[in-house]
Amino acid sequence: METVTIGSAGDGGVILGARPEAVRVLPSETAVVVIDMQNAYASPGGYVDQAGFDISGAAGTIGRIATVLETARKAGIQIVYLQNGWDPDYVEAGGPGSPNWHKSNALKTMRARPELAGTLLARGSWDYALVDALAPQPGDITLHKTRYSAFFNSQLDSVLRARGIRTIVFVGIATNVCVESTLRDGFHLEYFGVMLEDATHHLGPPEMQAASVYNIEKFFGWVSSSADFCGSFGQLPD
Ligand SMILES: C/C(=C/NC(N)=O)C(=O)O
Repeated sequence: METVTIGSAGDGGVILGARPEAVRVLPSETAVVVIDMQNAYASPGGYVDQAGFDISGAAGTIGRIATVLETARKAGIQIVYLQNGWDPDYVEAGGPGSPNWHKSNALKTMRARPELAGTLLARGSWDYALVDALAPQPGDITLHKTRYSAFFNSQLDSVLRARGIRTIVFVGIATNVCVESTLRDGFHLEYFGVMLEDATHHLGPPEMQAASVYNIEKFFGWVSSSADFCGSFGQLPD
């Protein structure tokens, strides 16, 4: 199978099985970006559950992400967590002049159910917090974001660029919203994006996961799995 060599990997680096081609990467030029593994998106009673989406697959996703992060830390790969949301007064969410105000299902749910006002995706709330099983460890970086793409109005690009990162390995929720939005923006910023498909979870019908996988494999990046990631990077000496 063809292999795409990324950044300074040359003949060295680690080969990660992926579609449509394997990729050869240097751990020092690779980051795992964890998208929005907050109670809002992955816990019963969180925002997307309250908004009526099926999150029954999220528990398995959390477990596979935990395994990926353990392998990444041992391999010396930088981990960057994103947390999605806004200040408790929702100024960062934008008012009626912002499409986000009209499209955000969190804001719509709170408008429809005023008893939830101030509870969904507000910094400092349980909903905004990362799930306990994926608590950041020393050396990990945690960043805030206010829109679907983690590159928009955030520090993500400068944090990655300053560390010489060329390849972003994506895990998190939701495949078809924030993961895909961020991977697409990363493509336009010259990052090589690899999504671990079984360490992500979609919102909406299963076809949404398939559509994102197709888009990424065909147009924007590469698709791999948690087993391939752990198999390749778990071989490195501690
Ligand atoms: C729908 C939605 C998705 N977020 C994400 N993390 O993919 C939202 O934030 O409202």
